[in-house]
Amino acid sequence: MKVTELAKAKINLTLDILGKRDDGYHEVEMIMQSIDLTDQMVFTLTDEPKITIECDVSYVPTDERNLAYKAAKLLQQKFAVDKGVHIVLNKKIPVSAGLAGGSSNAAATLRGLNQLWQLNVTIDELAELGSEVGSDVPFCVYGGTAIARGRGEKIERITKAPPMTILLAKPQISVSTAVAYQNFSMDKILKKPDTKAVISAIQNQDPQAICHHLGNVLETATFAMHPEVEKLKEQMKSFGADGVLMSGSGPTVYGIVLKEKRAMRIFNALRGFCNEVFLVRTV
Ligand SMILES: C[C@](O)(CO)[C@H](O)COP(=O)(O)OP(=O)(O)OC[C@H]1O[C@@H](n2ccc(N)nc2=O)[C@H](O)[C@@H]1O
Ligand SMILES: Nc1ncnc2c1ncn2[C@@H]1O[C@H](COP(=O)(O)OP(=O)(O)OP(=O)(O)O)[C@@H](O)[C@H]1O
Repeated sequence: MKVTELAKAKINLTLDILGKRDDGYHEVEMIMQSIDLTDQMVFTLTDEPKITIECDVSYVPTDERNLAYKAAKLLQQKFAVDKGVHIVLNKKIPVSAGLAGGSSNAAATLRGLNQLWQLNVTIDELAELGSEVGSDVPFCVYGGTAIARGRGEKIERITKAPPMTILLAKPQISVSTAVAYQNFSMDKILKKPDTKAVISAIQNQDPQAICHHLGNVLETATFAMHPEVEKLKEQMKSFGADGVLMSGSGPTVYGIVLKEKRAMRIFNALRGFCNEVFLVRTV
């Protein structure tokens, strides 16, 4: 028996940090949005209770360090499952990019194994379990448009954002999420995102207003470590993207482009100096 799931990447329309918590994490408020950049995952049932992963990208770990493995192990233990799974992971989402690639693989594993192992767990329960794997996993279980609070695991689903064309550019560097949060400092915030204004813009299905109010307080921390990310943001703006922001802890920078025709031109301009460029849409 086989089950196939698509794991969608996310971008942060806003990322605000409200304070540091006693558990070492940061209290956040973020508007998250799924995009149609997806990894494909095929889950095959095995009689042996082993979890095995094969992946077409050599530098993604296929052992217990893989977030999909962690999610599978968690379900197997929690529900005393005596079967196993072989997971084939076809990666399209760039790794360590700020696009929640690993988290969305973990979320797709929870959804896929719920079917494969016939667990009948609700989507809310899957999201709650996902928070044990990582802060971005609960959002990825649901997908769509949502506000994430707490350390990112408390999800409030909201009206879907209007369809938007988005360019993603990932420089050839990786950013550790933990290091970006460590380097964040409240008094270095340049511009707080206006979360409420973005929520209203989503409710009003107004892409222009969404572009106007985007904001991510982790930009300062990542830009200080990697000035090329800030430069990329400036370039994307100068090429004519309507709203430009770093996603998550970076280094991917995205640009919302309101006129479809202009998107292709900016895509080609970015390809001139950045080899990981994607043209995607909100889902
Ligand atoms: C940057 C974002 O991707 C934005 O969506 C998320 O906040 C990060 O989510 P994630 O990658 O699932 O993060 P986790 O795997 O839970 O945490 C990685 C590390 O980031 C830091 N971390 C993460 C989330 C949070 N609210 N505060 C933190 O300080 C912690 O040092 C943690 O050890
Ligand atoms: N299934 C997976 N896919 C990609 N990377 C994974 C996976 N499982 C574990 N990893 C490891 O996780 C680390 C972060 O990769 P990932 O692509 O999830 O980062 P990210 O997009 O920045 O995540 P986030 O936006 O949630 O912070 C990498 O070091 C990678 O080796």
